[in-house]
Amino acid sequence: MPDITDINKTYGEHRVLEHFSLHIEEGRTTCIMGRSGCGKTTLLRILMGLEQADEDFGGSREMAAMKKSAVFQEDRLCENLSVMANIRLTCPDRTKAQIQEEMREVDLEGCAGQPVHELSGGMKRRVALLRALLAPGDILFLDEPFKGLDEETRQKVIAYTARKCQGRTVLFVTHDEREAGLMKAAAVISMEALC
Ligand SMILES: Nc1ncnc2c1ncn2[C@@H]1O[C@H](COP(=O)(O)OP(=O)(O)OP(=O)(O)O)[C@@H](O)[C@H]1O
Repeated sequence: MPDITDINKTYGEHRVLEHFSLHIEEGRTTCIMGRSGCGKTTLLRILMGLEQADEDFGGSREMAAMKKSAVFQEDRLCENLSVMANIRLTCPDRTKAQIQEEMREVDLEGCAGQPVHELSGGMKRRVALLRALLAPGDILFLDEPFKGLDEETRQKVIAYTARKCQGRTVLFVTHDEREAGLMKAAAVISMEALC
């Protein structure tokens, strides 16, 4: 895993990241915490290649070459496709039976054929999470993945996610310190707001 060094990012006059560096633990979960607006999502978007930093940064080429999967703060599902079709988009090599098995783990059994637009917000969240967790990849980005789940479901889904993340390289953004513990994060990085 490359060390990420010296990321700068400004939006107009607003400086969000200044000489930001990050060590990502290979095969482990690295948790990123910080106040709302301090730049966590911006950092993830830059590392995913969805946003450009102000200039080239250390590790950018290696990062660009990696296969990535992600859960964004928004679900970003194909609303008219079924749950199964959405998940299979990222893991076509898995059988439907295998995917059904994973769906059961997060209480989504019975809705494989349902179009996503018919699901509740919490169900959509779990579909987005499964889609990312089942996708093969070198690095997994999780941006507040458990947002909007009721407490009982959240506990179950966090435990499942922690199991699926074992041995994988994961960057995980949360506002909740307990989630970092439950996800067995190897490191917790506190981002400071620049203004
Ligand atoms: N496309 C954009 N154009 C202008 N400003 C932006 C843009 N994207 C983000 N920002 C600003 O950059 C700052 C960091 O935003 P970012 O979404 O990275 O914060 P965050 O730490 O992820 O916040 P939260 O915890 O609320 O999700 C904010 O002040 C935000 O308004």
